Amino acid sequence: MAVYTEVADDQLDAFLAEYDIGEPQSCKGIAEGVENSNYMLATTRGTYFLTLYEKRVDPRDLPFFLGLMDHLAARGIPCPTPLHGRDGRALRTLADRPAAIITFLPGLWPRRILVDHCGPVGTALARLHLAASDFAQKRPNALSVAGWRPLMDASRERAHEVAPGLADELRTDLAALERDWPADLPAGVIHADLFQDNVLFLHDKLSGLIDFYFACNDLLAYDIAVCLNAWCFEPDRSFNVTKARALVGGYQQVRPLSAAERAALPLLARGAAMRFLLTRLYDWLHTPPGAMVKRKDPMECLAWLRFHRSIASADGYGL
Ligand SMILES: Nc1ncnc2c1ncn2[C@@H]1O[C@H](COP(=O)(O)OP(=O)(O)O)[C@@H](O)[C@H]1O
Ligand SMILES: N[C@@H](CCOP(=O)(O)O)C(=O)O
Repeated sequence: MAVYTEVADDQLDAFLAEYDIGEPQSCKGIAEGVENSNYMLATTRGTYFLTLYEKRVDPRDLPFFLGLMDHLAARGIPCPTPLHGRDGRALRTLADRPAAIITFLPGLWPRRILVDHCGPVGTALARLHLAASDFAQKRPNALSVAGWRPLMDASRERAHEVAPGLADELRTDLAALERDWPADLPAGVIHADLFQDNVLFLHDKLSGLIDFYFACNDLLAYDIAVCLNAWCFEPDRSFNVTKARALVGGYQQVRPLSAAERAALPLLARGAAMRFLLTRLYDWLHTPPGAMVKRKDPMECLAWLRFHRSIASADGYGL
């Protein structure tokens, strides 16, 4: 359940008075998501998506996220567009939280990933990378390799509660990732969290990319590595090379990878598995009992990590 902040009717009326989108008809909390409070807002003019940004989002990052959505949507990427009030601002305050209204995109995220989803995801990711290449704002990736050790330190003492010996196992991976992480691959704005619940499909066609709240500047191929983890493992945790081929093939139709990016994929994929393992591990150990959030399983990422550890080159992914 992701409605942390309730909005009173008079607060909503005052907020909407700043926009030109008609009168509110309903405002329903959306149960999915973990970070922010989200509402489906229906007005006399249409349906919109209202987000109140909660404590894990740094308000200083919001101009980057909202500006990026504006930038990408203007270049034809199927992502939400922030609505600007009469004063031109997209970001304002509601119920003491930073808040914004964005367009409501049609479609549903796929509950079961099929090979046919993977090609369009790769293509959309490459288009996003190209469309963002002239986005002027910058946001370093706080969850890249330099951020992993502090995250590990915050969970190390209790990591055994999730799996015996977990901290010891991760020590070797972390050292290898810190030692070998590439610095000179093509970089730019990446989505950084393009999991299946952040891609909408309508009638089998990709209709939306959402949730830009981890977007940042980092290696472009790292975004592919995130997707290899998010889209190419089966529920039994085996790697599906057909999905990987479709995903990377879809990407390369728009932006071919350099030899160096291809060679770096196993390490980048291992790093991406580490990144999601560490945030899930932290949440697993630190989410208070009774919190209205569904925690994600860190052990799933450990399976991904172990697999990538065994891969010597992109050939190992069937590429
Ligand atoms: N612009 C949008 N249009 C339609 N549905 C959306 C939009 N943004 C998010 N959603 C829906 O709301 C859910 C939660 O949004 P998300 O941004 O992932 O939340 P959080 O950042 O809190 O994790 C998504 O899984 C999706 O179903
Ligand atoms: N994709 C992350 C969790 C981030 O949640 P989101 O709802 O903001 O996409 C993971 O799988 O750990």
